Amino acid sequence: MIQILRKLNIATSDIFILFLISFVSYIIYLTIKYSDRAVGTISRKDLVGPKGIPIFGNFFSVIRRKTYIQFEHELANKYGQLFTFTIFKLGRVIVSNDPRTIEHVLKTRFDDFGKDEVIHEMGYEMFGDGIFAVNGYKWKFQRRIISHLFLGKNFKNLIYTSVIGKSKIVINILKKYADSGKPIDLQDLFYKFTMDTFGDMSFGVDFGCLTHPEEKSQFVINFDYAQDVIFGRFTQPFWKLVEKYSENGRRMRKACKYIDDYVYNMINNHKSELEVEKKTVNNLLTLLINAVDDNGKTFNDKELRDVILNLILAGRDTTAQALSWMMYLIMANKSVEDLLLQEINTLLSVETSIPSYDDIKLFKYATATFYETLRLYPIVPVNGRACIKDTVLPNNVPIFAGEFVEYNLFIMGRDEKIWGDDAKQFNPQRFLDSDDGLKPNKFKFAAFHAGPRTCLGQQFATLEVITLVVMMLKEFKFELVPGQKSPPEFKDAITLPMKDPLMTKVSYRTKN
Ligand code: HEM
Repeated sequence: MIQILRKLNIATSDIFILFLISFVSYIIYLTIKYSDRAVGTISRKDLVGPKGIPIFGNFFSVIRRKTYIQFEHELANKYGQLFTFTIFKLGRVIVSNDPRTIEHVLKTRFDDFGKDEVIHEMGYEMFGDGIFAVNGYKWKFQRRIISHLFLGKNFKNLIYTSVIGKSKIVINILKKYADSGKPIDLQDLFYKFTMDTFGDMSFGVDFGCLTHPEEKSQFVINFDYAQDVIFGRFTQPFWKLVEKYSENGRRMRKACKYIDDYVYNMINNHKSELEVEKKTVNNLLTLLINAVDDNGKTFNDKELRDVILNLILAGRDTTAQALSWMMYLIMANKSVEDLLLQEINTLLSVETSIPSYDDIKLFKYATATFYETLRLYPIVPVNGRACIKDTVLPNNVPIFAGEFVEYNLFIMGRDEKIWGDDAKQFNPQRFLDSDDGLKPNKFKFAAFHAGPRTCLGQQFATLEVITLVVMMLKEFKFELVPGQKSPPEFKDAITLPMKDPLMTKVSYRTKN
């Protein structure tokens, strides 16, 4: 282009001016065309929502937020169940906090929606093409194999054994705190518990989070760091450029390299052990290495790495946070604690403090308490899908390819239209009294997702939570240390961590 202009005898300064004029004209054109919304989005005068600024839409309101949940809560108070806004580079978000939308998007028109490519790219170095990020064949293959891991014999042998082993360590730690009278941060304890349980059942590795808390595992440090950086990318449209030169970017590359080396090493060691020692199946990695799909395909090393990291992402923080909110709610609701104790004392004898595998499903009130916790504190509070093919939602709202349909379970859990007049109250009994009981309608109670991509770890998480909470309550009393915010504040993140430690005083229920 420049050479053509030169041939036409146009001077460099003129070329520069020409470019500048074209650039400015283009920006003016974009400013007029996208006067109230993010560039690239289509106008939706049929929907309500906050007016955006030219080109950037509502990007600056999103980055100025305290938390994303609060940002959407304010919009829901103003506009109701359905509203829209646009974000520079991410596009148009249509929020529809309606169980019918969830059913439409996650089940009825499953093929018309998918995981967002922009989000896939943001998490790629860490989570690659793992189950959380991909659609189509890649997703189906992983889902088929991973679902076998959580079934029948595997489930009982692998998961129950690890959960009991690590729960016993937690009980011993709590004894020390009960003896010393020092308060403990339960949230921190639960992160350590779920990480160690996962390491044990998945790779036969002891991350030592519970046993050596003073030497934090480098794997855990790097994993947490990378997760934080990826979350930051949602509000940094130029993250690729920024990270290329920033200290954060350098640290991120180091963290990803550490994680890659660690996981590939583990895979290689495991494979050689399997060959040399002809080891039998003893953990999730063995199952993954040996897994074959219907066409005889197995996972290659890169796929194994991606699956492992996605499973850690899926299984660690989610369950630790659910445990934290559940224990907070039990401490704040004495009547619920009493009913839990009644159930524990009915199902476990005085001498038994560990529920057997078969006992766990008998803990109906405890399971209802877990679900009620997730209704008010859904661990994946905001979720949605990118529309691939134009469709119309059940509330007659058209959705166009490229738009992102979102739902906010935190807001929905408090919505009286969905949960009745007592929506804001913590009342586990609601699950037992309703016709669906402990199999609630998945589109109304979508904490574990719904449709073909429903959470594969629901039984695992339920087992982990019920086992530990039952063991803890059987032996100890828990009390919130005064002076903390109640309810606790949550951090702005993809999941729902508490912002501050959950400081708790532990004492023996019965003195020996
Ligand atoms: C309280 C605990 C948990 C909650 C609230 C939860 C919630 C969810 C949600 C909302 C999704 C859908 C994410 C999306 O694709 O948009 C999901 C997917 C998934 N979860 Fe869980 N989860 C929990 C624990 C676990 C555990 C312990 C595991 C096992 C390691 C697990 C494994 C998975 C997997 C593999 C998927 C992907 C399913 C697919 O895309 O087909 N989850 N979970």
